[in-house]
Order: sequence, then structure tokens, then C-alpha cells
Amino acid sequence: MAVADRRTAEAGTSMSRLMERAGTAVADAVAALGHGVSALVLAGPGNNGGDAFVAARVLRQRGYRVAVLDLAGEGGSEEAVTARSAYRGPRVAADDGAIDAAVEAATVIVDGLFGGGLSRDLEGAMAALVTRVNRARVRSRAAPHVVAIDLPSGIDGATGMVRGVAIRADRTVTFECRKPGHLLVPGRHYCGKVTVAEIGIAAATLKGLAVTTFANEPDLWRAHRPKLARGGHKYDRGHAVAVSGPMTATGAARLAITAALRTGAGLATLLSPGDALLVNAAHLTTVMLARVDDATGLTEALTDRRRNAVLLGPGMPPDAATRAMAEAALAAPAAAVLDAGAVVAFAGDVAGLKRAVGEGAAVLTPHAGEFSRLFGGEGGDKLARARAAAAASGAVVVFKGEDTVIAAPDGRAAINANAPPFLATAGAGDVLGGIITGFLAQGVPAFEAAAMGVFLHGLVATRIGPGLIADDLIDGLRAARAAFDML
Ligand SMILES: NC(=O)C1=CN([C@@H]2O[C@H](COP(=O)(O)OP(=O)(O)OC[C@H]3O[C@@H](n4cnc5c(N)ncnc54)[C@H](OP(=O)(O)O)[C@@H]3O)[C@@H](O)[C@H]2O)[C@H](O)CC1
Ligand SMILES: [K+]
Repeated sequence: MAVADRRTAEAGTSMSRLMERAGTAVADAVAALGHGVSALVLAGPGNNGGDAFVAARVLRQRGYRVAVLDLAGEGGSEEAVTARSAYRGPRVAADDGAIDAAVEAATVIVDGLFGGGLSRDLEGAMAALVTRVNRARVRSRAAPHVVAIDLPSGIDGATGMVRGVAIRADRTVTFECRKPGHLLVPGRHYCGKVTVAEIGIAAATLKGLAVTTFANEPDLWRAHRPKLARGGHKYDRGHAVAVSGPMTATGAARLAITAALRTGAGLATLLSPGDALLVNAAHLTTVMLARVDDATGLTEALTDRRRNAVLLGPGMPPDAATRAMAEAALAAPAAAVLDAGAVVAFAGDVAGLKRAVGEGAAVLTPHAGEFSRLFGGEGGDKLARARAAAAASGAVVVFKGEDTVIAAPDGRAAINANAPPFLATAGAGDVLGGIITGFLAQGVPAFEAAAMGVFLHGLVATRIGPGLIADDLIDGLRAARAAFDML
């Protein structure tokens, strides 16, 4: 964003104009809360504080009651200093008693302490102030509405992580586009409703920045959605296959392969070990069934080049035999999706996985535990971890969770935010693997197939609502798939 600001300034829109528009957008959001607003504006040392002073000035000009708690100290950018001196209204003394009284009296608190320039954990007086505001926000009667400028102070805009402590906002007004910190958890949960104000950074300027981080929304992959050709043959829509687990663990792959079919693959086959053939046969109608017992059998099955997308891992143990099958899938011309056991089977040998992936289209779909077992590490910057994993494995990595990150080896990454909490249920991950396989079978490139698959998965769950089980996702896919085509 700093680069965008600089280029915009070079193109003739000064930083002070941007700040004026940013602060005015915040004032608009506060004014929209209705009459009787009495705003306490918290202004920090950087340009976020500059925006806060502009907002305070504009609100006062419009006749609202405003007081500013100025925590700028000495210095700040030229624009912030100008904004500060242009505000001539009441200020709150920076002592505990005065702050408590001001917080008590406010109906709205505007958080302009820190935005994109947060560089370390909040400590001391700043941390204490944030805690005070958070306490006031949950007090039962007449709790103030908290509006954050750009980001809730204490949230790291690049990672969504809390730096020590962070403001809990009801609303966040950001500028030009959402940042990762608005989409990744926990940051997302601190923002409240996020609105994006245009402040005059031209789309061309943003485009010229070669952005590689995206919100996972239709603009990202709309053009890649499979199109149904009139008079098309079922083989035009691909042939998805999935490998079944052993006799006691067959359901996961059946869910997945059925999801692939519902996603639009023209044909679907479940490849089953001999001991599980009967149980699989008893449960399948439209999905075809064939016997495959090991890596040699899978290689043989995938010599039929019409079978152009393969999923394995659901219901499979993370052992040497599974790894050998995964290597067979990756060596075949079909695009491959590795989930669950097939991901963990490579634990400790990411280099070996990368060799196996080679130049082929491959997608890995680990949840946090599987991700750690394969790539190491625990917690921290999810976006950076997903990107590093994609680069290290040569595969598209779908790092699952409430804020699933889809990362490609070329550095692109998308953050998903449409998954409802009730989607975290047994079998849901198997359905996701199947949906992605279904898109791959229809010829969608790996990154887009994974990204649209994750989105469709969230969409179908949201349409069903709480109480869903994975089987419902399969049923719901039919209508959701149609809605997805209209996005
Ligand atoms: N295009 C846009 O999006 C525009 C955004 N604007 C606003 O500008 C801010 C970003 O402004 P910036 O000055 O870069 O950063 P901040 O205001 O967030 O804060 C920087 C100052 O805060 C100090 N700092 C950082 N972390 C801490 C901390 N934990 N405790 C105390 N102080 C901290 C930092 O000090 P350093 O020592 O690190 O230098 C700075 O003094 C953006 O969020 C928008 O609100 C523009 O107004 C318009 C264009
Ligand atoms: K802020």
C-alpha cells in the first residue's frame, strides 16, 4: 500500500489529499450511525492518527460532539502534523481519570491509533488503552460503537495476528482494498463489518503493483469456470477418479468421488482395493467401480488418459504403500489431489514430494495438523507458511481452516472467508477434495480449481445452514453449483 501511495503521489494526488479522503470516509461511516453521536477519537503517531484527526475535524464541522485523545507524541509525517493542527476542537488529557471519563461518555470510539504501520507489539500505556476500550465495548448498557480506521489497532495487516493486544471493532473502514489482516483469523474477528472506501488510488496504480495476494472471490477465477458446450460429450467434461481406503474406511472416498461428479465431471470412477470392492459396490450407482490394490495397479489404471484427475488420501493410512500410490498418481498425466493420508505419507520428505510432483498439476489439501506434519512449524503467519509450502513442494497448497489459504508455487495466494463454522464437520474435507478433483477433471488449472473449489465448498455449506453433515453437502451441491455459475 505504501508503494501505491507513493505512485499515486507521483501521479499528482498528494498524500494529504488521500488522508483527507480517508478521514472523510471514516467521518461518513460514523455519521451514518445516526443522531446523538458523541465521538471519542483516538489518534496515534502515524498517518492512521492523521486520518483520525481529519475524521474528527469533519465530524465537528458537521455538528457532532467530538473529543480527541492525541497520543501522537512528537513528530509524525508532514501530512499527519498538518491534520493534527487543522483540528481545533476539544482534546482529552492523557491521564487515566480523563480517559476513563471520556470513554464512559462516548457513544462512538474511533480507533486511529495504528494501521498499516504497526511494527511491534502494543505495550504499556497503549496496551492499557486498548484493554480499556475493549472493556467499555462489552459493558452492558450504552456500550460505545467502535469504528476502526483501516485496521483495528494491534492487528497486523499482513498476517491477521494480534500484536500483544488489539481493539475489538464493530466496524472497520479500510481504503481501496481489504488487506490480509481483514481476512485471516484472528484479525477477521476483530474487524466487525469491513467497508472499503475508495480514496483515489487509481486501479491502474494498484494493477501496476503485480499484486499476488487476493481475497478468494469470483473475480479471481470467474473466467476459468467450466463452460458447458452445447452438444458436448460427457468425456469433454473429464473423468474423475478417487482411490478408496481399506474395507473399514471407504466412506471418505465415496463422498469425494460423488462430489467430483456433482461438481460437473463427466464420469467418475472409484478405484477400490479388492477387500473393499463389495462394500463399495453396495453403495454406488452412478459412480463406476474398478479394482486397484497398489501403486502398480494405479499406474495401470491411469494409463487411460481420459481419467484426467485423481484424488487419493481420504481414508488411507499415511504409510509407505500410500506414498507409493501417491507417487504413481503424481507420475501419471492426470492432475492429482493429495489429501489426508496421502499428504502425511510424505512427512519429513518435502524434497521427495517435490521430485514426485515434478512439472505436473498437483494440489495438496492439508488441515493445520497435516500441514505441520508435512511442512513443520506450528502457528504463526499462515499466508507465509502456505506460500513457502507451495514453493517447497511445487504443488498448489490448500491450507485448510476457517481462513483457508490457497497458495501456488508461483507465489500467488488467495485467502478464503466464506466458510461457516458449522462446515468443520466429519467428511467435509473429503467433499472439498472431490470438488477440486471435479474442477480439475473439467480442465480448470490447479490454482483456480483449488480456489473455486474452496469457495464452492463454503457456498454450499452456507446455503444448507447449521446442522449440516457431509452427506448434505453432496445433495446441496446440485443447486449450489448452479448458483456458482451465476456469480
Ligand atoms: N492508501 C492508503 O491506504 C492510505 C492510508 N493512510 C493511512 O495511513 C496508515 C498507515 O500510516 P503509517 O504512518 O505508515 O502507520 P501507522 O499510522 O499505522 O503507525 C506508524 C507509527 O506508529 C509507530 N508504531 C508502530 N507500532 C507501534 C507500537 N506497537 N507501539 C507504539 N508505536 C508504534 C511507528 O513507529 P516506528 O518506530 O515503527 O516508526 C510509527 O510512528 C494507514 O493505516 C491509513 O490509516 C493514509 O492516510 C491515506 C492513504
Ligand atoms: K486503527
